[in-house]
Amino acid sequence: MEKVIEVNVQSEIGKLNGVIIHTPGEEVENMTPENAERALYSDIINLSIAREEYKQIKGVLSKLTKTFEVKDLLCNILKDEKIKAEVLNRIEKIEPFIGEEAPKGSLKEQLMEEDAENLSRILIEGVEMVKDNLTKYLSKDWFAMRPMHNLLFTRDASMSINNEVLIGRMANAIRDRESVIMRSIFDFTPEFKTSTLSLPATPGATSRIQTIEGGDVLVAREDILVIGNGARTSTQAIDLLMYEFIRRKSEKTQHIIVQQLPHSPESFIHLDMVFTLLDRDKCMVFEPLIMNPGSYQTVHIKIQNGKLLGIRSEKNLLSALKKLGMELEPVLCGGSDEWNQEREQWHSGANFFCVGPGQVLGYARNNYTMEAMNNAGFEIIKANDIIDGSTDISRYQKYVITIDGSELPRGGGGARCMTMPINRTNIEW
Ligand SMILES: NC(=O)NCCC[C@H](N)C(=O)O
Repeated sequence: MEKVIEVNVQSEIGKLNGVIIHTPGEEVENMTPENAERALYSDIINLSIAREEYKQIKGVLSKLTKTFEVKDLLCNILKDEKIKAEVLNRIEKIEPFIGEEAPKGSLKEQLMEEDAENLSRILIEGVEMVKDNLTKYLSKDWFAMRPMHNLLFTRDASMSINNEVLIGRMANAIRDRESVIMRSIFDFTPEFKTSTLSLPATPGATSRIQTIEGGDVLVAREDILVIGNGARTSTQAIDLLMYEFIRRKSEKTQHIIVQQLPHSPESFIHLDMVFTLLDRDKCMVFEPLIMNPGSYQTVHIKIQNGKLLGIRSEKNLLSALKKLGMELEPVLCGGSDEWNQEREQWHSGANFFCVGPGQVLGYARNNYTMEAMNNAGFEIIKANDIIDGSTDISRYQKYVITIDGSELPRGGGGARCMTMPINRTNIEW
């Protein structure tokens, strides 16, 4: 990397100037039917097909913006021996077993011997268990260090909010190493100008109470965060963020709009599975929940000058945003038929990622959603047509670039989940 890039994300829709991605590797196949659920996958996926599909995402993003692969970023920082030791110390805090005694030295000592290239691969793909003591011999586990099966969903373990990076506190231990690695990348990559923010852990609180993941955090505007509260992000973590804003005593008002989410089925894990922003005046919604939240509340929290100015319930997410001057026309995931809405939401139909205002990426398979997008004025363009040059994307203003998604959605996410933007041009509202 040559040029310094400043983390700056003040919206979900500003022109994208830099994004962190991860091309799926062996780690997505390193699972058995028995542990696929523990890996947070709804099925074992076929890597060679997933890779072909992912090529479309990477191919398109590489044409439109600067892309950074987690593995390269990690390898870069691990070249420094002191940083390597610090990263392994951080990992040991969450995976203490790497420091345990073993006949050929602890796993941590062995990892320390690896060069940066190998170590970055190993940390991602996992380390097979050597059966060198009785406990391991009798253990049913294949891996001493579990693979990071979900690393391709770079959205969740860290999140750019204005000029900072909030580090995810994951709801499932299987994803903890991802946040340690993302924090280390942002702390130690000299070319990334930012600071990382980790929510303070309340003494005595069990670690899985105060959790927050990037799929639940949307930067709607510089002063508005929209946060999902459900299976992955808890009210307690949102409170910690609120206290952080209070402590800062900023004169600028900070709004947090919280949308409660159902805890099941698993396709509702994050807010971005039911609500994403598409343009200055358009958003994608899973209608049954976003328009008619019923018992799932929408709550507006307002902070200014170090004070909580208000905390109150709103009719729904769109009316809360409208009151703050963001009037959004909803485009319906799955169209207007309830059956199609459910089917397409399940396959990440609402999960769009903006490369610019009115310019988004999403899965091709969700036909009714695509029809609704087209009716809302978005041109539907195949990723491969952009990659092979047969379509010149600069001729279009408003579009959806469609990615083939037969295997990738089985990992549990879509285009927004697989992208972690670090710089967007600010929007003139
Ligand atoms: N932002 C997202 O919705 N991310 C999808 C994460 C899927 C992953 N298998 C998980 O369950 O954490």
